[in-house]
Amino acid sequence: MTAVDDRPERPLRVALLGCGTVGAEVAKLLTHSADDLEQRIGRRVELAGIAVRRLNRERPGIDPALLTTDALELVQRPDIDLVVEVIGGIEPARTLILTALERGAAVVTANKALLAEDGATLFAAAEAAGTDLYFEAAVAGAIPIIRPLRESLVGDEITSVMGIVNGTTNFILDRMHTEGVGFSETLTLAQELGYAEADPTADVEGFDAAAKAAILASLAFHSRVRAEDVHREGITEVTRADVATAEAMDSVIKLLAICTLTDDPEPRVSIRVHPAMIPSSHPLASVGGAYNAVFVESRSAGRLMFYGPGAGGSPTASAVMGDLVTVARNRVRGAAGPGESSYAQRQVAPIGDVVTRYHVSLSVADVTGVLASVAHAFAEHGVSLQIVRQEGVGPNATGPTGDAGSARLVIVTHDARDADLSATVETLRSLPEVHEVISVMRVEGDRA
Ligand SMILES: NC(=O)c1ccc[n+]([C@@H]2O[C@H](COP(=O)([O-])OP(=O)(O)OC[C@H]3O[C@@H](n4cnc5c(N)ncnc54)[C@H](O)[C@@H]3O)[C@@H](O)[C@H]2O)c1
Ligand SMILES: N[C@@H](CCO)C(=O)O
Ligand code: NA
Repeated sequence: MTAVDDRPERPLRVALLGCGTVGAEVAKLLTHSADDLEQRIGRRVELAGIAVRRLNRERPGIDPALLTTDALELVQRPDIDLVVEVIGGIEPARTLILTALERGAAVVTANKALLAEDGATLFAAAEAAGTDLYFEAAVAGAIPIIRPLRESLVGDEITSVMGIVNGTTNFILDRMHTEGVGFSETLTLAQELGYAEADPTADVEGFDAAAKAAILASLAFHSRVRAEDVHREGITEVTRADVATAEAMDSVIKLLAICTLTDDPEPRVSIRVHPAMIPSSHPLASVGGAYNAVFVESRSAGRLMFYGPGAGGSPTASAVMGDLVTVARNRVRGAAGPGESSYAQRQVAPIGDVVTRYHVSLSVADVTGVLASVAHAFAEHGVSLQIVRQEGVGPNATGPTGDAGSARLVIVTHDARDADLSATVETLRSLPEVHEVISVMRVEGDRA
């Protein structure tokens, strides 16, 4: 065990857990910027150890003497003041962070999956030890969004937070629109560029965005929201045909995270992640590549927009370093930053209560009266129609029933409850004239 050096001016010692895409950048910045960091913090910060899974990997610019495969032993070292966790996942990250917090070290993490699953335990441990838990990198990469919600806007009343919070899926959808390329080759490229999670299912199935949405909603609404509270749909079922349909409507498809308060006397948190069509003229439509953008709406400030690189080693390391400097400054002053604020304890509303517009695309029999049957199905559930368009009558396109040519009907609804739209879709599926419900997609953003 290392002897404790408790001279008042000794450097603050940092343990880095994980040396992958983000960790390697953090190690580089800590080493290269040591002199500037010392000026900004008022104390030298020293990288004292790096926990890795394998010792024998090539790590240019990193002193091999710092490496260890025993992360637990590293966080237990009494000379470690600050811990940066960039391993990801639930375990061993949770145990390592808790161990560090319990012995009073400050922790900086980029781990949204863990925060959205068990943030309450981590915040309680930080609070009990009177130390810091910072996590700017966990949501929207380099974009400052945690600190604005946690500090700058904490005197205001936030009513909604919505935006693009996953770089990988935005990169994929953007390339599907602009270059017409397929899903899997673009995902491979996103992995090579360091945007994707270790298991990219987390990105493409919307788990990553759901975890971020839970963190944003918790901060915005002073309530404990977990990933499992988020209605989640990913982008794996978005097809080239959906992209083409969106373009025909002068729209694009984006994976959105939407956190709002309901209008009830006791407002509830409504929180969802799903692909949606938004008009090309909407500011979110021009968010390209792995960029993210988050809109925050609050009573006094009005509308704010946060935009920037949402993924990748270097941008994410920028957010980690910002937190590291902050917790180091706090430590020098003998202070700690804000903890969890969940006093409002708002309930989470079910997805069925969400009100928005829908784009529904159907393959129907090309026969007289089909339009009336379809319109009746919508009316029966109280869903009113804004646009109905018939596309591509195919005399040779025989539907699954085999008895008629198919036509494609494209419908856009007015505002409707999600539960009513789902019931409508069930009815549509049962109609003999409807060969197939090709796609159902929410339409967002035309009120921005
Ligand atoms: N890459 C990004 O763009 C990005 C952006 C924001 C947040 N994050 C988050 O940052 C964290 C790290 O992401 P990443 O992209 O650097 O992942 P990564 O897979 O590139 O790096 C993680 C590293 O941790 C190592 N590791 C795993 N288990 C370990 C253990 N027990 N002890 C020591 N090392 C261990 C792995 O070998 C790997 O090198 C994740 O929580 C991720 O969600 C990533
Ligand atoms: N995999 C994540 C990393 C940033 O959190 C993304 O693509 O947005
Ligand atoms: Na951020």
